[in-house]
Amino acid sequence: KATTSTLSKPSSAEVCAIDPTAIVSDACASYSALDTLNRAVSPYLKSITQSTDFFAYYRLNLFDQQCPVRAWDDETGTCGNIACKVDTLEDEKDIPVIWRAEELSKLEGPKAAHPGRQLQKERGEQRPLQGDLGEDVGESCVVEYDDECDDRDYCVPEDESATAKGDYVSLVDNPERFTGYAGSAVWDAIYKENCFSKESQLSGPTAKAASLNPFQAANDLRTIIQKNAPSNDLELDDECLEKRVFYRIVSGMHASVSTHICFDYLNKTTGKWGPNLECYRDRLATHPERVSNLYFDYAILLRAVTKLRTYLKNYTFCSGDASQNRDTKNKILQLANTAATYPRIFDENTMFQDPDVSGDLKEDFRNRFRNVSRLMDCVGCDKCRLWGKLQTVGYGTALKVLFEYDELKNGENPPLRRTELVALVNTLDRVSSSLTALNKMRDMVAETTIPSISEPDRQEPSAKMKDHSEAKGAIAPDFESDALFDEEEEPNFHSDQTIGEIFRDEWNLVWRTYIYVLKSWISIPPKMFRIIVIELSRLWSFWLGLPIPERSWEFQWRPQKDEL
Ligand SMILES: Cc1cc2nc3c(=O)[nH]c(=O)nc-3n(C[C@H](O)[C@H](O)[C@H](O)COP(=O)(O)OP(=O)(O)OC[C@H]3O[C@@H](n4cnc5c(N)ncnc54)[C@H](O)[C@@H]3O)c2cc1C
Repeated sequence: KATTSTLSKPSSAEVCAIDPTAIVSDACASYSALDTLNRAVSPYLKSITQSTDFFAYYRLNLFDQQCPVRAWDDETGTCGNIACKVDTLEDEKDIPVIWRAEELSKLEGPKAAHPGRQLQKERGEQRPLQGDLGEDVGESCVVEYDDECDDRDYCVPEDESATAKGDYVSLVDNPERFTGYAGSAVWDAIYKENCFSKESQLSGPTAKAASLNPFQAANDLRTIIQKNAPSNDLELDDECLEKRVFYRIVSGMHASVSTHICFDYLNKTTGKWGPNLECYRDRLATHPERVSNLYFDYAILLRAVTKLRTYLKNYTFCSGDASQNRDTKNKILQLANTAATYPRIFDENTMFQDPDVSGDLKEDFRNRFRNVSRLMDCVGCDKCRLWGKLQTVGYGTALKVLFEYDELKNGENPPLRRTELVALVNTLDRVSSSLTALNKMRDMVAETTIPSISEPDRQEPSAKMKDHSEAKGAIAPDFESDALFDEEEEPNFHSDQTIGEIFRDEWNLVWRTYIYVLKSWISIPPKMFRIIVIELSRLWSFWLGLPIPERSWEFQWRPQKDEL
């Protein structure tokens, strides 16, 4: 059972019916329940994000924003850190141009600049972008009119000057996948934001706001956690308590990015895109807590979409295109209704409950999220920055909906901007497809578990997957591989054999049996070690509530008597 925090500890058994063996900590659903839900929800998500103009395009300021980290910014005025540049591989010259990191990280497909209010009026509601995204795009579904940020937002308010409104880009043409970009320094900076008790690294007014009273916020959260936590359940970290929730969201997002990289990876030798199981093993399979955080994010995002059901019923998606408006609305309502079939996968009502502290705490959360949004401008790869910025807004929107929205009210809730809604649904789609990809890679690894331990060719599962028994055989005490009696060599007492020949055959048999037994004894320690490792890893999965990999070794009593 993976229980680390009781921030969202269910208030009653009805709210969160917990399966003790497989519950996602801090959420109210088991891993398998979320997987089942995901199988039902993902076709709607795919259809919405791939085939409606409203959700397939996103507006953002991708190129004109500055990286705000002082240390990276001071020298050049732009992000000077190596991690903000597109990674150039050492052997980059040796690979075809199209596979190079800088090529892979570029945006693809048509772009359209945001027209100012005046221009929008002149061009009319039907064609505010004048066909820049392609003639068949419903532009009234894509253009965003209201882009102000208010106090309750977790987003970064856009620069209000007319030129800084950003571009519309196609999310379908720019899938999130391997680009060769090395972003570890940016991730590190993001995780540092998680430490609420340390001074913010950012410059400017946001940093000031974020660090106004950091210790107060830490104390506030500590109070809430301690109130809810059973005595031994939670290890309290005095320095940095807020990371309990903040960290899980960021780590889940990071895990989702890694999943897409590993699942849609470019093999530079063959030029083919496909799953990279080595990458999956190194970044995800060996870090169950990251996978758990991914499921946690899924629960948060799906709960936020479910909570918007009433709001979406009255939402206008495409003001100039009635049929697309209807179609988009139908699809999103089907999604929200399907998601709502599970009683409640995350209970936000157990968080920020104390009226004395919840204000400060929420403010701190918002500021942290705004800082993370700004750090996304340090990402030196266009596609990564696009998805990084979108997903930050997506999580920010989910938090806004979870903590600022009243499900039962409608008109009184703060309005959502188009970018927020698009970001929320696309972020949910990212995490949803991460869960699907994870399950697929897990299955592939299960088929190749044994070769993955003993052989370096983990990335080429297909041959091994064809013959499961072959994979198993590699760890089963492999009596076959030391085949004692080959067909030709089997003792064969022909009537015309001399006594000497029979004696020699018998002697050979005894000698080979002796060698065989000796070899078997020598191979026992490494075999036992591998079996213990596999069993411990299965136990670890069981303990965390993750799906338990199939046992990949077995006992075989060989050679059989009749084989002797
Ligand atoms: C916002 C953003 C978006 C990106 N998008 C893409 C993309 O679309 N395509 C692409 O190819 N590359 C992308 N990158 C780069 C990519 O995420 C990695 O940085 C890169 O592939 C190098 O990976 P790595 O294995 O060195 O470790 P990184 O993924 O860079 O991780 C750095 C360190 O963080 C820790 N860590 C890793 N995962 C987690 C986790 N889930 N939770 C907690 N800690 C963790 C580990 O200690 C690790 O060493 C993006 C980077 C950023 C910052």
